[in-house]
Amino acid sequence: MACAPQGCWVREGVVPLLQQALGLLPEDYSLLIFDAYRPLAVQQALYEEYSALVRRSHPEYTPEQLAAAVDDFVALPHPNPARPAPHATGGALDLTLCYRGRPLPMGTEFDDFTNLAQTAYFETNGMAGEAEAFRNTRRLLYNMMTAAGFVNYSEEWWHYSYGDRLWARTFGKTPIYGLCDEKNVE
Ligand SMILES: C[C@@H](N)C(=O)N[C@H](C)C(=O)O
Ligand SMILES: [Zn+2]
Repeated sequence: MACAPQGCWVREGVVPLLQQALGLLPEDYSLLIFDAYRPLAVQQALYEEYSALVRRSHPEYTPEQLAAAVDDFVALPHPNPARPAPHATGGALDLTLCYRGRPLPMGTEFDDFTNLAQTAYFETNGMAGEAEAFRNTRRLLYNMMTAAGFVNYSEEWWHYSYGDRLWARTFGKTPIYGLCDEKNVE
């Protein structure tokens, strides 16, 4: 995407937590980060792109139904700076687990916007063969990320955050991070 920053950027406070999470991984495992800080223009472009897709497959949706369906998988680039989209805070990350440098199968691709992407999907759907492996790999990612202090967005196995509104709601705290000032991204 043209307006996306090069590389993955996070808040300084997220780095030690990521290091802690890495330290919890068994030997030969590592993390692959797909996406982190997103400027509002990038969040807006993603939101519009996914809205158009949902509108094409569900032309019958009312504006409210459309917004609810889109919001499950792509956060609204909220105009109110007190309600920033998670990635616009610099506290959210989309990531997966690798074994010997190769991404492990997780049961869906990154950004597969279906119910199979729910973190707990394979806890109750299919307990044999591949499904069990997906469940275990998602559990490993979940356990090491939450042990390090991140929270997971339950609709997406790959999305974790620290210091944003979901994190604050989960722990009954005030958010640490608001909207990132794009001038400070370096
Ligand atoms: C677009 C997807 N990777 C993602 O990050 N979704 C969450 C809900 C978001 O946009 O914050
Ligand atoms: Zn995300």
